[in-house]
Amino acid sequence: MTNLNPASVQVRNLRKQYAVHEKEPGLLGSLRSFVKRKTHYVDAVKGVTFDLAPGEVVGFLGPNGAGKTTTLKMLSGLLHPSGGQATIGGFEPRRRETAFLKQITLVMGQKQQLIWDLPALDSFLVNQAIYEIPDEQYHATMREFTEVLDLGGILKKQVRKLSLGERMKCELAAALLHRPKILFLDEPTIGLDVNMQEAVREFVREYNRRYDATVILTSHYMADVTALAKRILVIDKGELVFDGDLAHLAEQGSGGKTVKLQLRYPAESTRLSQYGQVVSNDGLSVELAIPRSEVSARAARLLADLDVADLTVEDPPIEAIMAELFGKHTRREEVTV
Ligand SMILES: Nc1ncnc2c1ncn2[C@@H]1O[C@H](COP(=O)(O)OP(=O)(O)OP(=O)(O)O)[C@@H](O)[C@H]1O
Repeated sequence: MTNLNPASVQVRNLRKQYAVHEKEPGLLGSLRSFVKRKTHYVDAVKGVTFDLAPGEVVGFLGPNGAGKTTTLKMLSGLLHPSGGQATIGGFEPRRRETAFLKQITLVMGQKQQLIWDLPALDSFLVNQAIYEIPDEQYHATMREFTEVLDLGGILKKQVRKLSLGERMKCELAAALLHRPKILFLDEPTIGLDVNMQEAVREFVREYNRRYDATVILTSHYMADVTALAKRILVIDKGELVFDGDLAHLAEQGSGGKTVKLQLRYPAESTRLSQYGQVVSNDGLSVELAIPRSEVSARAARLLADLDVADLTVEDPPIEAIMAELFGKHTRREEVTV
């Protein structure tokens, strides 16, 4: 069934296979490839299915080459799927209809859309014309973005003279000027310093809140994901291997929990090892890895046996859980013909 809510996303068994033409290096290699062309196929996305509700913010995670960018390009209509279907607010992305383009945006941290030799303001005006944004809405949105992103001093500077962080803020403003209802954000904070990453996160959070926009975010910075998304999709070798709450993702790891102790008196690691695997012991600060099912019993023993000033129980870092999750799956299939 087609969902006509402009911010809804339905993805059914979406697939993408790339054909890669091989060429030996050098002139001889080029000549050979004219006579006998070797092609192999890469199954980049192998049947991905999910639904997003309007206003949902989802972290789309996976290791390098997992198929994240390919999926986002198919959802925004830049790539035609090899199979399956995506429906975005009732539209089929591959048709790239104007009404569809007006309700989505794709931001790629590695690519730029601003005109390099002109001030960002000029690119904004170009976008105003392309997206047919009424003057009143344009000025209201510009006022809002200038304030939230602190663009005041940089809008009239040539883009080539902006810092990476300043440019990224302008990229985001340009990409959202038409107030899209669905945001595909591919590594929007890549290469930015910690303060700038936080500024981008805050902007996305505020935009989502204000316009009830649906957001799919890929990032190698887990802080982006944990700050913005409650729900996580994990893709590995083209397949969706997890779809659920961030909290449940933590339970996927078999490694258990991290127990952090603040002791009043130092304890030897050999003594501490009876309670769990000693991850670190800097004298008074200790970190232990304890199997999930044993945590309460061992924490009680630790409190009874040692002079503990503070004890906290945490899930292991999300990076560790993902590394474990990715290790479980087989390698990408490549077919050579
Ligand atoms: N144009 C292309 N032609 C052939 N193969 C491609 C093409 N684009 C991507 N691939 C391959 O498809 C697979 C998925 O790539 P994709 O860029 O979607 O992954 P990703 O999850 O976004 O990775 P990363 O985190 O490194 O950006 C990879 O094996 C990649 O080498």
